[in-house]
Amino acid sequence: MSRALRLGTRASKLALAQSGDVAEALTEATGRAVELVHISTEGDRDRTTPLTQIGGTGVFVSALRDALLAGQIDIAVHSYKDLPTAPANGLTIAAVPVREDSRDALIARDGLTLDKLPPGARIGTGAPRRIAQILAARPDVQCVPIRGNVDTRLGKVTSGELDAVVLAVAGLARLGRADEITEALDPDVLVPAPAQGALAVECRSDDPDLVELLGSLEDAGARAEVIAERSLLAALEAGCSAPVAAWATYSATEFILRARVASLDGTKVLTEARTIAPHDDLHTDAEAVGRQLAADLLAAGADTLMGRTA
Ligand SMILES: NCc1[nH]cc(CCC(=O)O)c1CC(=O)O
Repeated sequence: MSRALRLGTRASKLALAQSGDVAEALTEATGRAVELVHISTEGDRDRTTPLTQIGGTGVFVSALRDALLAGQIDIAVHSYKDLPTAPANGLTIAAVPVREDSRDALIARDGLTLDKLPPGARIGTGAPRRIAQILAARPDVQCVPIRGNVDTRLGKVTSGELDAVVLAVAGLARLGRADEITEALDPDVLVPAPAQGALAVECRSDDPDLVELLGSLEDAGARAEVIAERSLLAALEAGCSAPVAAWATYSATEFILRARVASLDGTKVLTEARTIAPHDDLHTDAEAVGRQLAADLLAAGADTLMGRTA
């Protein structure tokens, strides 16, 4: 009998839910026992400072990666959209499991939708990508910065402090709270964040047996979508500081990548798309189409849309 694999996780409800899902799927696929090990991160300890001021989403990631490299844990499960685009030395993303819904969700009072919210409505979100696109669709509403876990955020709608909040459908679904969504936002209106809804299952690169074992959770289509979206993000990070949205869809006949760059106030919006025919070298093609679409956006003036993360 081999020992249990140690899967490191943040202690937040969402992290526990997705780590638990992966642990269960892994045991089902391989017969190996998996134990969850709680790791605390800077983003969990400091719950009041806006994320954009404490190093962005990377704060949730580095503690798990340090624990992997130190050999304290064998596996880490990340929300893929929280990973920096630069690869981590010594670590491998051994699997991208089947992707959850990648859309953003509106959770509004009285069952309201984005179109039906009254002028001046207060919508909780601090993400520049969401702010820019909400203001592009509804220049007459107000976006209010918000932090805290999903319960805290939803609670601000229930209490009447806010008219609505925006959260990823995926997170709510993983928490079993998708029934509180009043509108799953059309991805043409609110183009999702690169890799939203996808998980990254990571381990040390010098553990080839584990890399192979984790490969049993891989979904090739989800991997291709994430490669394309993040290749675009990486190419744009060099050229522009505006909010970036990207959404790829893989099917047997068509691979489409759409992307949007907008000014934070939503007055300037650039949207581009490319379609390719999927074939054997899908992951290489996905990489390339991401870079090409980034070049399209830059040629259309993406670098002049300056974002500010106030
Ligand atoms: N920004 C934080 C974050 N990172 C991952 C998710 C859940 C959605 C996902 O797994 O992509 C969330 C919450 C949200 O955006 O609503």
